Amino acid sequence: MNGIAIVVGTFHKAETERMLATAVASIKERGLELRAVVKVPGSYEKPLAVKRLLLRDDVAAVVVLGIIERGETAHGLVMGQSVSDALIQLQLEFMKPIGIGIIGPEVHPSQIPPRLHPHADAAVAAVEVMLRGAVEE
Ligand SMILES: Nc1c(NC[C@H](O)[C@H](O)[C@H](O)CO)[nH]c(=O)[nH]c1=O
Ligand SMILES: CC(=O)[C@@H](O)COP(=O)(O)O
Repeated sequence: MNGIAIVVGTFHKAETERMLATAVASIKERGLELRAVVKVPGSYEKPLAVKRLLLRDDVAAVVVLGIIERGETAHGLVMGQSVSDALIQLQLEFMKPIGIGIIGPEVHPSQIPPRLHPHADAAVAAVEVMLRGAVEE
């Protein structure tokens, strides 16, 4: 089974749409099947959206995309840590891979453009490897 779902934040919409385009293309190039694209307001909404998808029998893995900017407070750091922790726990709970393509936290605007394509593609590449079982070579 190789059905992939994508969860993408619409915070930084223009940039995350570019990440989404990269991930969709990468899924197709790898011969995986795109089952769903779910758009959420921001990173704090991603764990619940991911869990809903992991409950589906036709979804083998989820790719999560987004950006956590550098603010004036530690808000972004808390968000990055808590969302990452929740996503890791969901992988272990469901035994299904989650490719985490979240840029940041603490990312400066100038650091975003060069990371859009690599982070989105790496998240898809990771779930492809993990779906194969990450076997030793
Ligand atoms: N500031 C960022 C957010 N903020 C939005 C929150 O994730 C959330 O939608 C809000 O608190 C309502 O629950 N989201 C990001 O993904 N990136 C940010 O930099
Ligand atoms: C994620 C952030 O850092 C940002 O949106 C919040 O900004 P601030 O820390 O200035 O409240």
